[in-house]
Amino acid sequence: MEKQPSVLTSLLLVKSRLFEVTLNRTLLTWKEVHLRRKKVSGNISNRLRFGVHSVPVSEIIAVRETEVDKGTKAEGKWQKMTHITIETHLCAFTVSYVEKTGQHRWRSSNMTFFCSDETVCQQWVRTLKEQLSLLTCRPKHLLVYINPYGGKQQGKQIYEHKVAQLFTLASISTDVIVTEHANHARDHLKTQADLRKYDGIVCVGGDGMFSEVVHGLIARTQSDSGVDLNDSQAKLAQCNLRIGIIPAGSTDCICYATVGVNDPVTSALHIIVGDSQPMDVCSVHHHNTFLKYSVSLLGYGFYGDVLTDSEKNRWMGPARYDFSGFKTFLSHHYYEGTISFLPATNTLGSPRDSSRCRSGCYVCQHRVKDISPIKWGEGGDVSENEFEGEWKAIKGKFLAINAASMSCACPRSPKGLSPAAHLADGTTDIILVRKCSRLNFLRHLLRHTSKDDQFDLTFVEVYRVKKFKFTPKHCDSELSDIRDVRENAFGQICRDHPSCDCTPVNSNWNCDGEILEHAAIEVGVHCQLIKLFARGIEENPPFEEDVSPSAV
Ligand SMILES: CCCCCCCCCCCCC/C=C/[C@@H](O)[C@H](COP(=O)(O)O)NC(=O)CCCCC
Ligand SMILES: Nc1ncnc2c1ncn2[C@@H]1O[C@H](COP(=O)(O)OP(=O)(O)O)[C@@H](O)[C@H]1O
Ligand SMILES: [Ca+2]
Repeated sequence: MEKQPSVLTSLLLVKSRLFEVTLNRTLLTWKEVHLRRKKVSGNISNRLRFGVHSVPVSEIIAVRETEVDKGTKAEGKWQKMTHITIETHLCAFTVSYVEKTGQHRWRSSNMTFFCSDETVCQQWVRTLKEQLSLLTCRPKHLLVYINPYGGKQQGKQIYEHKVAQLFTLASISTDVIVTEHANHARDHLKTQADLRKYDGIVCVGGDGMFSEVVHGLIARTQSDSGVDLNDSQAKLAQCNLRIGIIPAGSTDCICYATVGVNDPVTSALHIIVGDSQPMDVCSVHHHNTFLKYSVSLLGYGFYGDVLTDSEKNRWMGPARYDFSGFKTFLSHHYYEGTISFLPATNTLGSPRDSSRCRSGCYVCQHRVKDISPIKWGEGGDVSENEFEGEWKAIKGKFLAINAASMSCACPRSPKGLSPAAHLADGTTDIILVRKCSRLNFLRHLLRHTSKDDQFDLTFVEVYRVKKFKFTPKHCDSELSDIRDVRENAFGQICRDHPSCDCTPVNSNWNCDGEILEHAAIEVGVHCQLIKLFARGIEENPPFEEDVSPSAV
């Protein structure tokens, strides 16, 4: 391979040790140099190299000149090492950069380089700043929404103590809004925010807060483009502003599945370096009325019931999901209905693949370019659509119907509900868990937390689809209030349930942590509708090469 031309090379001191520091178009490298005892020449061949450390320019956060106290240890060291006995006044500059500390976690590190020549020092600072200014993907102005109420109610503190100073270091200016009520961020984005001022939006909170921001941004983009949200067949206009998530919620699945960890500092650094990750969005309609968008999980049955129950126990914080999960597991309700779907035929992946959606994913880059206008197949057996392929319909009794548009990996389930799902391939994975024994359902749930294949069970089916529709056995139209209608052991509708041993006929859809008003829904995937400040999960995050100077 051709050697890249170097932009700058100097011998500089780092922590009283001599380093050869090189900057080319893409990398800043510093290599420790041990001078031979009888050293005279500055020729590189006369030096022994030890610690080597490289940082991509794209992962440098900032550079600044640093004050050096006269008569520092470094000055004496410089004279000793370079055998220069004339009076030297060291000057220095500090580079702040991203350090990858393992398990997808990033930290901000500083390295201060000392040199004896002020002009050289200034040249380094100028050149590094010039290089950084060429990185046009980096945001300069951000609009930040903080949910003080999500997760353990630490959103404000997390932003102030862990994120704000990093944005300042990277010269990012912010307008910060601490939300005062649910949907504050959504409505502000929809109608008020002057989006021309910003290079991105940041939400501090959980999946629900992210969902608010997504709804506000999509609604605003569609209204600016004259697209009718209620038209389930409409092709939606792409949102250009990227969204950053500072995780401060209860599940943080979207952050975890796009970054690999739910860590506020890591997410702040992904925003600073200007990462970009496209993401699919499902639109959810009920008979041509828009309900919601979903980017992670649409879950009916188990996950819908967990969410409905957990809302009563919000005071428990994230633990409410464990409590309600246990209760819902014990209740073991199944629900009847028909799921019809349009299988994804000309895409590259399958939900049973052993490969995963990772940074720079090949499958997402080679996704089918567009989705044609949504045409809804009949809810009956099988119907033919000459343009899009064949709709399929499955009628049955289900403990859970999940549509995962991404893996839905989160700390509770590190590989997620559909480990091979893709962030940006224009499809969603439907997972059907048919009525089975409690023990079998437990086996399925436990596989979310282990390495075993959660689909390799006779009562579990998985399909990769572009569109789907769910019709509950008891349609919303025939029931005045679906939340209050139950069925007795003989399959008869019962409205007097407190006195009998009956079960609810319908569940609720859990749509990224929000409860939908209707059980009958039509869903279409909009490929790469939004972009996040993320890069997808890195396969083998590079670790420090050799020994880092800080460790020497
Ligand atoms: C017996 C062991 C069972 C373990 C099963 C664990 C499976 C967990 C998978 C969770 C997938 C979560 C998908 C994402 C859902 C979120 O959108 C939603 C809202 O999040 P937030 O706004 O941050 O509160 N979270 C949930 O619905 C929680 C589901 C938890 C179920 C136990
Ligand atoms: N200031 C606020 N007061 C009450 N609710 C809010 C506020 N700001 C946002 N919300 C709502 O809080 C809900 C949960 O937020 P989220 O950040 O996802 O936390 P969690 O992960 O704990 O559910 C969301 O539905 C969001 O609309
Ligand atoms: Ca997808």
